[in-house]
Amino acid sequence: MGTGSSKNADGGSHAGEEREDEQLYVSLKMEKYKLKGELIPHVYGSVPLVGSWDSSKALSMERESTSTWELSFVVPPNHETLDFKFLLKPKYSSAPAIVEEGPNRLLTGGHLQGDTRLAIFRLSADEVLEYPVFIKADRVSPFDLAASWRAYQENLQPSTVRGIPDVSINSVPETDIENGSSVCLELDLEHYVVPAPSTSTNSGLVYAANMAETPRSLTCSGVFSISDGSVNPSHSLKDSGVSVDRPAPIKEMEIVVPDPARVYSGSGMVESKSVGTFSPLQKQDSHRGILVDRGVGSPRLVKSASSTTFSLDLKLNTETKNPMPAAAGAVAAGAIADQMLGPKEDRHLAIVLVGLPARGKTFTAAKLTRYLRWLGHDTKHFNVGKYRRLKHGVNQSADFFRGDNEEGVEARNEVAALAMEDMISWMQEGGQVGIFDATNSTRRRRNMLMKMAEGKCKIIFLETICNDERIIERNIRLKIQQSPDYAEEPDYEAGLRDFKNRLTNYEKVYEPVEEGSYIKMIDMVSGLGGIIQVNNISGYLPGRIVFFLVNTHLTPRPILLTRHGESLDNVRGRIGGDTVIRYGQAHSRELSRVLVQLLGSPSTADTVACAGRNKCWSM
Ligand SMILES: Nc1ncnc2c1ncn2[C@@H]1O[C@H](COP(=O)(O)OP(=O)(O)O)[C@@H](O)[C@H]1O
Ligand SMILES: O=P(O)(O)OC[C@H]1O[C@@](CO)(OP(=O)(O)O)[C@@H](O)[C@@H]1O
Repeated sequence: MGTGSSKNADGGSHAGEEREDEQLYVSLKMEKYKLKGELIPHVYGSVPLVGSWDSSKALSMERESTSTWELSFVVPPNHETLDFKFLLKPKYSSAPAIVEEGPNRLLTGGHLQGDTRLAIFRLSADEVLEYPVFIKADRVSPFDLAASWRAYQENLQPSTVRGIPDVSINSVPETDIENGSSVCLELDLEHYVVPAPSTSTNSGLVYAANMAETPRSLTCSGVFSISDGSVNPSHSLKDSGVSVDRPAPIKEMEIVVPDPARVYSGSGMVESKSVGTFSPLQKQDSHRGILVDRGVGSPRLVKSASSTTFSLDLKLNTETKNPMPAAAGAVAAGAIADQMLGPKEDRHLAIVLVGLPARGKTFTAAKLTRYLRWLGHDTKHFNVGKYRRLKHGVNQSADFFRGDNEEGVEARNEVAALAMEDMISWMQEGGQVGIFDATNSTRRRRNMLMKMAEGKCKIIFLETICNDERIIERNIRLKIQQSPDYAEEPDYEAGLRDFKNRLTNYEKVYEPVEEGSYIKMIDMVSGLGGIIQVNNISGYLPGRIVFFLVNTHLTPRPILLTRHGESLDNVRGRIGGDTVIRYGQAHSRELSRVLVQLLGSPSTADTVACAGRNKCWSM
């Protein structure tokens, strides 16, 4: 070990480039020094920083390990000359210091002159002490210096970085940390532009119905005979007009998705205590509370202690201790559904959509199909519109959909029966969940489907209801753009008129679902709440489907991912690790504030800021 200087200090910095803002970081070490009485190694020298050759102002070295002492300081790289020497100085007494033998050590413009690797101290005529010394000089940026300064602060150790008043630039003052404001963060974030969401989750080009099953039975449509405005497929649906109500519902529960602005903390509510696990309350028969956490901002489901009403609390839980990612949340939801809704059923399941046109049926069907497939269930989406288009062409006018147009009704029932037939055949070949996508807007149609399903699969009706005129208008316009029904209509306004007439025709005969097992999604699309009603639903898969629908987002919205606030490891220039994020608290609060400012409301974006062992949920 001896005197040396780093490559950078030798002028080789950054391939010869010298940046004006760089500083020279000088690090001095003395090795093998065991305390000699009260003598402590010091350094003094020619510039005020190191005492201007006044030994009383010499800088003390710090003990780095048992026998290694260390001192570092910063000088401008173009500093003309820095002469310095090591000295041993009594800690308490005013006894004279012992200065090292030999010429001054010289640092000129960042270059170390000479090659003296030993510091020699003559205590008396016959007592001489020799210690290896190591001298290193590096060019560093102000940023690195600031980081180094903070690292020392975080370690709660006295700083050995001397004479660099500017290193505290960028550091967050204590008071700011506590108050949760950070100037630097604010500057960074407030220039961030949130990408505008596309107007459609279907992205405008791909119409989800086109991705539905390709009709396989259209070639054998002759097996169907149509009479009396009802359909008599080969299964003979003589009673298709007769109500085939299932046994009286076992119980009815309502899942209310409130406006997040409204906080549900009313009396009688039983809140689950843990996240992603069963609440202790679930063990009590009459007080089963459930809670699913899919990550930041996920709804919490709580059950009233006294009634059969489930309330979905969309308020954000910032005190979440064990947040769970979405996939884990889905699995937990399934497990919860298992517990809540009984044993797994080994049955084929038909989810039959119900709703007026432009209510999000196809959208929901496609989304649910994807979800169930992702869970590993063999699922297919059957869109009756696709069958109708194949059999009767794409140019059917609104008249075709009139409730008093017998031919039209028959034709529509026929293709609906074809699709149902295909779905059942597929189930008999092993398919698990069929999603049957049509308006199915009359009780008579639904009876026909229930008859066809008897003994073959269980039917759950999934009705989408929307009362928001603005959303309906937006959906209608999307339909005109996306549906193949209007692809050949050059006049957009004419298409719009026709679709509105079609809608009116459906409205005249529409009968909301009141029979069988059903799930109703009411006004779920606005992103500001809504209601889910669930009737006579039991079993593993239906439970999962309910949870999916409760948690699903129907409106386009940005998802912003952010890195965590500054951790101690970050300050040291390390990636990874699991250190505290002292500045992360301020970061998360500031992030939350700025995002609310940028996005308008916390409900329009979920933000996760997490770091190491301290997780910060920002919104
Ligand atoms: N629950 C819902 N209520 C209202 N609109 C919805 C819902 N879910 C999705 N939407 C929106 O409705 C638009 C049209 O949906 P689509 O599925 O084609 O309607 P439908 O099949 O009922 O005719 C979709 O692009 C979607 O943005
Ligand atoms: O036979 P119904 O139940 O009316 O449902 C199918 C019909 O619904 C419509 C209503 O417009 O659905 P889609 O929007 O999926 O195309 C028609 O295309 C389709 O023929």
